[in-house]
Amino acid sequence: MLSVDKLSIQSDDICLLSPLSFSIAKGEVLGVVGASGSGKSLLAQALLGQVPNGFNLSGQVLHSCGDRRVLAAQSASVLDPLRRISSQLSYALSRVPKGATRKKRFPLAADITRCYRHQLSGGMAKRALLAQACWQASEIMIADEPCCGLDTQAAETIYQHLAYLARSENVAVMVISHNLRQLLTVADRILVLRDGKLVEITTSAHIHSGNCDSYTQSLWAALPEHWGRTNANAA
Ligand SMILES: Nc1ncnc2c1ncn2[C@@H]1O[C@H](COP(=O)(O)OP(=O)(O)OP(=O)(O)O)[C@@H](O)[C@H]1O
Repeated sequence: MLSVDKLSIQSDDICLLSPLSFSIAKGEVLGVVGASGSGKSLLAQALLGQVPNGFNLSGQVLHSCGDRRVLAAQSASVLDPLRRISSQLSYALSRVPKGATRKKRFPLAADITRCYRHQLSGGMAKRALLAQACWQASEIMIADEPCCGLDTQAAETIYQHLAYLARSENVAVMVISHNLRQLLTVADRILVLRDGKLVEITTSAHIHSGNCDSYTQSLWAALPEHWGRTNANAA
């Protein structure tokens, strides 16, 4: 569905993303993990053809779905401050053939839809952005930190939505997150970035068995639920 060949991004003489190649199949969820500033959002922008002006992009992003690539944005700043969420989402929905079914499948609470952007909490904005993207996604969906700032239950629902899009609707899904544990609940494979470089593309089984790059292991060990164990081991 989507194939990336030796994609790299430079700004002036700084290499922000070193050449990397991978693909995402229909029905697959690819997780992307890496520390802050490792290039995850730039990668998403490149896949959507939205790299900021002034950046040099080389390599190829191949896909066959025109503008049917959808981004669940990281920031609520993409929402129109002058229109209620319901009005913005109705417009998004009107452009989707299976709109009514999608809306039922990925419902959004009325306490969110009746708000303007400035009235939303961070978590409410995230849910609005994700719902909009789920309603629209037909072939490729990219979710940039969809669960950042959400409580565990809301995050779980969002990951269930993403899994449904892939498994039942055959959408190719890429999910970016800092949280490796959450990614492992849904991703078929995990792409690990470090300082703009591809570390590896691995799987949940390899990470759980420790059969992965030492950097990936360090991301796993850094999860809050492992903090106690690390300290206990050190003691
Ligand atoms: N518009 C921009 N202009 C200049 N540099 C940028 C721009 N956007 C990103 N960068 C740089 O590119 C690098 C990667 O940024 P990117 O936003 O992709 O990181 P990230 O992994 O998504 O981080 P985070 O997890 O904090 O969102 C960083 O060094 C960042 O400073």
